[in-house]
Amino acid sequence: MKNEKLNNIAITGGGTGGHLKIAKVIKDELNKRGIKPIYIGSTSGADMEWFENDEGFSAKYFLDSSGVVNKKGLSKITALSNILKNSFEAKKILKKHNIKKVFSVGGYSAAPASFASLGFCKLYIHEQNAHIGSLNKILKPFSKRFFNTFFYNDPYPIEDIFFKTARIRKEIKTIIFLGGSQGALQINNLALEVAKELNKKDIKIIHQTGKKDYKRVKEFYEKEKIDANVFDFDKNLAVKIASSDLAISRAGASTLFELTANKLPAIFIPYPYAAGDHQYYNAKWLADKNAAIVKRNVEKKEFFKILNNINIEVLSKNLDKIKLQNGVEKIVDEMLRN
Ligand SMILES: CC(=O)N[C@H]1[C@@H](OP(=O)(O)OP(=O)(O)OC[C@H]2O[C@@H](n3ccc(=O)[nH]c3=O)[C@H](O)[C@@H]2O)O[C@H](CO)[C@@H](O)[C@@H]1O
Repeated sequence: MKNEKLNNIAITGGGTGGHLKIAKVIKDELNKRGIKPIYIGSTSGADMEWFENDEGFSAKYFLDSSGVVNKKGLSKITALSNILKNSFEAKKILKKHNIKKVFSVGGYSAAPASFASLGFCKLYIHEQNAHIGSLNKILKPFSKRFFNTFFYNDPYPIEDIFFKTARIRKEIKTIIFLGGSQGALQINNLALEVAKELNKKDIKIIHQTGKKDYKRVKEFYEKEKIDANVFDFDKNLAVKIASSDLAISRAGASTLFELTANKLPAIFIPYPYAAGDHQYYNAKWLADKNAAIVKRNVEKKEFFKILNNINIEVLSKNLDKIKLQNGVEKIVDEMLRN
């Protein structure tokens, strides 16, 4: 790496795949430019799983931060004092590495380093969703730049592979079921309800189950002798997305923009308990452009009704009209410039 010494950027935040994916693509882009940022995340959630062994960061710190939003009374006070303690810790880390810029991808694991950046260095925030999270709401006025695609038409950081393998879909030969980084019981159940009939129609099934439900789903397909490509989580999901013609998916922002970049039409079934119902509003943004279908709940009968009437070519072409290219480069350019 050319500028190994240029380590004065910290990326912070995580918890779930949606946040971590942003941290990953921003880090990859910085690495391409010879910059090795540091990472400050949490011991909870999936931060360690994603980054503990990632050599693209010059140093990695996992603090014992936890969420505050759904807590009440004493546990809220404990959580707040924990943020305070971790913010002091994060401040020491920022000082040690002479950090000039903190890039936050949100989530509770971003809180300590984001607070520590205030009055110390510049803070950049990427809010993924069509509803501003509580931490981001507090920090937005203090940030140098607040990126959001839904409200400000900012670029969304998406890996190149989704663009490179994009194609207009015309015929449904393969359906992919996607539950977001953790899997979704509702989507798993729908897949199992419709699998036999899809099989009869010669439609191939790709199914991401999430860790918790993998065994049950896998056993179902085996018992029913349905040849489905079942997995809990796959780091090379892009290949599977590219080979599909329709997605049945949760509406987490990273998944939604990856499908858009790939021009893969989707029926979105948003996670109903997401803060501010943001998954619904994420999906509605596409549905309003006639580029996706969004449903609160879908049962077998309605599923096949949609399948019989859906025009995936129109949806795919409308996805093609949404210009998302070079989002990562644009965000990193802006962060490095200002
Ligand atoms: C339940 C919940 O609160 N979910 C939130 C979480 O979703 P979640 O963590 O599910 O995030 P997204 O759907 O945005 O992204 C999931 C990411 O994981 C990747 N992936 C997924 C499965 C797999 O097998 N392999 C793989 O690599 C996808 O390509 C994608 O990049 O963060 C998102 C971004 O803030 C929010 O919009 C979601 O509302």
